[in-house]
This record gives sequence, structure tokens and C-alpha cells, in this order.
Amino acid sequence: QISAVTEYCGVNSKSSDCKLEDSGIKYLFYDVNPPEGFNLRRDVYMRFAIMLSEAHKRGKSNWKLVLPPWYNLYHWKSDRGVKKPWSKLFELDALKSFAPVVEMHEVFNNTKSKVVELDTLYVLENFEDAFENGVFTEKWEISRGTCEHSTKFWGYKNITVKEILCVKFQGKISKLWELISQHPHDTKVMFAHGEIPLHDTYGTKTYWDCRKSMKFNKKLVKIAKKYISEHLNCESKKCKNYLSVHWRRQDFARSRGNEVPSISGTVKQILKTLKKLPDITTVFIATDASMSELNKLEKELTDVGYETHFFLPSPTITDEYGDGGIAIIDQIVCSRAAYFIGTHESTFTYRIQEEREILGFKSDTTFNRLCPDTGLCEEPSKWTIIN
Ligand SMILES: C[C@@H]1O[C@H](OP(=O)(O)OP(=O)(O)OC[C@H]2O[C@@H](n3cnc4c(=O)[nH]c(N)nc43)[C@H](O)[C@@H]2O)[C@@H](O)[C@H](O)[C@@H]1O
Repeated sequence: QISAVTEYCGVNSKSSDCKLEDSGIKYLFYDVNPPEGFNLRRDVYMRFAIMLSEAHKRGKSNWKLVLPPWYNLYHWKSDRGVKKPWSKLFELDALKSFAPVVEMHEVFNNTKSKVVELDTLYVLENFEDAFENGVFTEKWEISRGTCEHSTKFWGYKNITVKEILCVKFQGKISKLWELISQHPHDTKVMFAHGEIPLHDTYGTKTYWDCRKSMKFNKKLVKIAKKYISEHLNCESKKCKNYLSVHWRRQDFARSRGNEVPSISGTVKQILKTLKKLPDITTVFIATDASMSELNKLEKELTDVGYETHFFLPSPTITDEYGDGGIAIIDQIVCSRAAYFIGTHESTFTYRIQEEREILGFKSDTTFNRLCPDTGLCEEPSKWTIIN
């Protein structure tokens, strides 16, 4: 009986008659340390998506990964209190083509009572000393005592939890299956601090297959294309006529003074690059800078004859897609430029570089960074694509 229902309500089933209680499906929920931003969260998603996709290949086909809604991100001011599903920002079908994922609201729809009761919430923590006796070993340990965690669950009142376990963890993400197997009857487990486990396969073909499946919502791509066509005069995915810069400011400018340049220092470096690119007279700036900083930068560039653009969303776009959507539009415009300069150690920049690798740009047009005004400037790492 159970197996018949399981088959009918299989992992790829779209039937609305499939109810979680009798379907045999198991759900893996995860969350990320609250202050972490959008683009680190995208990387954490990939770790879990690869974990589930690989497990599927090895027969664990009843597990689904629940996509945590985008909710109250520290840097996103425009959509406080709003739970944004992944489909607002990404193409869900593309994500599903790589890994068995479901949106949170789908889980509620599949639950008769509309209450989700997690069997176990594992709150992951780092070991105090990752290199005990000088070596890094993969390990986990259930800690006695308490650990810091939230049971706010993205603002949902109808998520409860039966058992909370604090776990010191270090190692690759697939090691989480060892924890899960301790409670074989669990059907809903959650990991808090999903950023702690490491990638199983960083930079491999599997990594890039997963990365390629993170296609942006088509409507956001359309908005970016229209902007590129109207303001930057290019109709292609690989434009030849503009340079793009990801100019990370805010907390980077405040607390990483040794790593990021001043405004004039930024202009100097952009101009130095443009000298090497005589056919380019247009610059696109993606940034989280204040309007006054941006106006200063723009003025210095236009004063010496460069057309300078940045994306200013209409209120309709902001209402519909929020800061996340605007970040994606900026990333698309940067990724299609003839030449890109990013900000050192910004995950926002890393995701643009990956997008450019997928589009097939030469790596010397992609892995470039803004240097501090003085002192050393380490070369950026080149994470090139494996097809
Ligand atoms: C220091 C660390 O930096 C990490 O940031 P980092 O890797 O740059 O990358 P993100 O986490 O994506 O950046 C944080 C947020 O800043 C906004 N932002 C940054 N640059 C741009 C831009 O060019 N255009 C637009 N539209 N928005 C931008 C955007 O809302 C993004 O979600 C943080 O995630 C960590 O929490 C921590 O603060």
C-alpha cells in the first residue's frame, strides 16, 4: 500500500492529491546564519542541492530539498517582512532539472494540517579549533548543553519542532547524512547554519552543472536585456562595447579600508583599464554605494569623456522583485560586459565571474579586481568553468 502511494506521489510528482503524510517523501530544510548576504546564500544552496542530487543518484530518491524563502535579509531594506519564494528570482524548473527542490509553500500545500512539524532541528556550530593537533579532520559531535538558534522559521507560525540537537561539525556536506541516519524514521529534518558544511565538489563539473541550473527568473533577464539594449547599445549576450565594475561599498568601505579603494582611487583604476581598451567609451557601475558616492564617481568619469551608467529601478520593479531582483539585474548587466572589474572577496563579484565563465568570456576579461589605494594587491583567484 505504502509503496503504491510512494510511487504515485514520487519525487517528481506534480499531483495536488499527493499529501505529505502518506507519500513517503522526506524533506530537508536548511537555513543560513542571519547576517549572511544573498550571494553566499546562493553558494550554500548549491552545497545542499549537490548533496541531494548526488544522493538521488545513489537511490535516496525520496528526499526533497526545501528552498528557504528569502526573508528579512540584512542588506535588503525594500522588502522587510515579505517572504519571497525562489521563483521570484530564479527559474524553478531549471533548479528542479538539477536537484529535487520544492518551495516552502509547496510543502505547506502538501500537508493536510498546514502545520509542518520538524522531527529534528540540527543546529550546526563550528569546533573551537578547526585544526586540532595541526590537522583538519572531518568530524561531528553532538554537544551537550545549549546552542544559539532561532525558532522563528522565516516568520512562519505554523512550523514546529520535536527535537533540537546542537552539533559541532566540520567537513563536507555529504557527512550530514551520517547525522540524518541516526534518526532513520525522521521525515522532516532541518539544518540551521547551513553555511558551516563545505562543498563536496567545489569547482568540479558537478559544481558547474548545478551553477548553470541557477538560471535567473526570465522576467529579470528581460528587464536587464532591455536596459542593455536601450542604455548600453548592445543586443548580444557578450557585448563588445562597455566595461562593467562591481563597486562594493557600504560595510566593505567601512570595515575593509585596506582592501577597497577610495572614490578617486576607483576612478584612477577604471581609467587605467580603459586606456588598454581603446574601443570602449562606456562604463556600467553596479554598486551598493550611496547616491552621493555614486554621483562623485560618475562625475569624475564623465569629466574625462566616458559615458557612465548605473541601473535605477522603477518603483514597480522594486515592488515586484525587491533588492534581490535589482541585485540580479546588476549582475546580469555586469556579466555581459566586454570587460569586468570586481571587488576583492565579494561573493556578489564571484557570482558575476561565474556567470561570465558560463557565457564563455576569456578569463582575463573577468578575473580583475579593484585594488586598495596603497599597499599590496593580491591577484584574484581564477575559478574557471569545467564543462
Ligand atoms: C562582509 C560580508 O559581505 C558580504 O557581501 P558580498 O559578499 O559582497 O555579497 P552579497 O552578500 O550579495 O552583498 C550583500 C548585498 O548588498 C547589495 N549589493 C552589493 N553590491 C551590489 C550591487 O552592485 N548592486 C546591487 N543592486 N546591490 C548590491 C545586495 O543587496 C546584496 O544582496 C555579505 O554577504 C556578508 O554578510 C558580509 O557583510
